[in-house]
Amino acid sequence: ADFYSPTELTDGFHLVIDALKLNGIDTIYGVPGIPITDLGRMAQAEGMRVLSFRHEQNAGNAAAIAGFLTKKPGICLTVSAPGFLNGLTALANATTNCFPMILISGSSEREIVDLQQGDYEEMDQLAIAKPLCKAAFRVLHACDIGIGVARAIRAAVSGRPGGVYLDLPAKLFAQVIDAQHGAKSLVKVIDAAPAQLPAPTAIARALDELRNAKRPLIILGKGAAYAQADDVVREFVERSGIPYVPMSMAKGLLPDTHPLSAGAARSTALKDSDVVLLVGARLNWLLSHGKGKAWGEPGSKRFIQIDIEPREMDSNVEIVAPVVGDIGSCVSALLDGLGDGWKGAPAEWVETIRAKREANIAKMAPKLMKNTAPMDFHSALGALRTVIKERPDAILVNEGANTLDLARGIIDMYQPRKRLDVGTWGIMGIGMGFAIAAAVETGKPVLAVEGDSAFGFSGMEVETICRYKLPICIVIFNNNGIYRGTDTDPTGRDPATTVFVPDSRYDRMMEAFGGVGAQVFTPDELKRAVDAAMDSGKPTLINAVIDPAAGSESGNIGSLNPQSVIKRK
Ligand SMILES: Nc1ncnc2c1ncn2[C@@H]1O[C@H](COP(=O)(O)OP(=O)(O)O)[C@@H](O)[C@H]1O
Ligand SMILES: Cc1ncc(Cc2csc(CCOP(=O)(O)OP(=O)(O)O)c2C)c(N)n1
Ligand SMILES: [Mg+2]
Repeated sequence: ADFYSPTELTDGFHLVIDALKLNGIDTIYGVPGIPITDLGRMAQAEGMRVLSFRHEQNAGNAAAIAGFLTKKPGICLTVSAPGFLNGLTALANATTNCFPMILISGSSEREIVDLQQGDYEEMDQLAIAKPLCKAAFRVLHACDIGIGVARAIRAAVSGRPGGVYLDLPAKLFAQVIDAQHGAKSLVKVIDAAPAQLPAPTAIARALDELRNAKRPLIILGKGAAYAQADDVVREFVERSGIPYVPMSMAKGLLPDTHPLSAGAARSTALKDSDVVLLVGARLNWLLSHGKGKAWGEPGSKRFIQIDIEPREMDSNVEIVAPVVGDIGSCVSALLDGLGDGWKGAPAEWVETIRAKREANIAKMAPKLMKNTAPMDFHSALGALRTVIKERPDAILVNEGANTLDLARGIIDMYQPRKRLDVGTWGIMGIGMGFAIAAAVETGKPVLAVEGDSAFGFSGMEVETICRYKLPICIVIFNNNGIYRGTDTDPTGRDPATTVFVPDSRYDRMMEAFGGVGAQVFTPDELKRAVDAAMDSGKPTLINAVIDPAAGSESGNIGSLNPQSVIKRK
């Protein structure tokens, strides 16, 4: 009620802004256009940060990772139909990765859409969004904006986080209502993501499994990173003494150099463990669905699973001890239940993991030291590994195939939620959107390590990065192609389908918009250029020349490719 004086009027534009601000949302990522250009202008004039992108997919990816980093839904604002569709990829990806975001799109008038009379940018957006996201709502009356925004926030962050679509038809914005009435219609969401406590019986069952284990293993997933229960997760790993494998975006929950880290001994850990505690990690393709040779003898594993989504249990293999609830509450209950009786994980098993980890690290070490040109993935990543070790609070964004797969194992992370990558779908194109939101939401310097193909999906946002003067250093691993730069067209007519222009200079793209460009040929030159960028905080793009023959098809997941057995004469 203290928003407006008694005589005033308000309208849809103002109610959307007030509803977002009332709920602590202060940033919007979007692309202007009919019917939401003025909404963006007015939000900016009222003190919200409104960042305009060059393509809605990148604005949507920014909103998604903002949600992952802050636990508040990131907001992506788009025009109707084509703009909405461009945002959908990011909304679907957010939902797949359990990142909370709200895609707000202007839309055409219901009466015209429903009679299919050909409105400007006509599309039944709500119907199209529904199957691709966690929840979808449309608001037709200004006095419902408060409830609509509240429902979208709660749907995005409660339970398993995800993407929500909020459809705002053009006529809604200019609808005028009494200001007092409007003020009363706003809803400040109370406890949007309520703690969900596990049942004591579930905790007891899980502890029994752990007590009987001879070779226990913990797997930390990005749900554990998202939960921001960092202290209790770390304490549980250390008090239990159980080795752990961090999934890609859970790296840094404990430093990758931690004595209990089994990241560098992942194959042994998965194959030889007998009881596996999943913490905010799904047994999907990234964990070979919990079965097959990666997991050793069939039926040899007993899985305990902590997840806020009850239906995740038994999704791939039997879960002998399901623990349903939020990670903070569940891990705290397990920690309390360990009690003084807990003797730690069997020393022989911990030693096996340690020895395997050290051996694998030692085997890798020489590959990281090569300081000659042309660079390959290992030698270039060796330089960046040192950069992150020296700058642990920098945020690392990473995408590509070899550029992604090798960076995941070579660049150690030291703090939670510092590694942001392609996630569950392995989607290309998250790079610049993630880098922009990471810089905006945290104020920390960002290092985006990009395959040259991956960069191409969102590369136009280098102008956005320069416009907002963001502390983002992009390193492009330029191996002239997708996976490699050496394929050829057997007919000799065109370049192969997986190569790019040879000797390309992506660094010049950044210079085009006033940023710093550099080309480097050795790991030393790469490290110096990155250090200069991180020290200056200036938008920088480094074109790191990588041997075009260095990569392997599809990085680590080439086996997922179907192979033709037919060889035409
Ligand atoms: N706060 C939370 N508490 C418990 N589980 C959560 C929480 N947030 C997300 N999750 C769960 O974490 C899981 C994340 O799994 P996934 O995305 O497969 O991680 P990763 O790819 O790192 O293995 C999802 O099943 C999701 O339901
Ligand atoms: C939206 C989308 N479209 C295509 C693809 C398929 C793909 C997976 S990885 C990749 C790029 C690999 O080349 P890059 O140069 O980035 O990396 P490198 O191996 O170091 O040379 C593509 C096109 C995916 N995953 N998502
Ligand atoms: Mg490449």
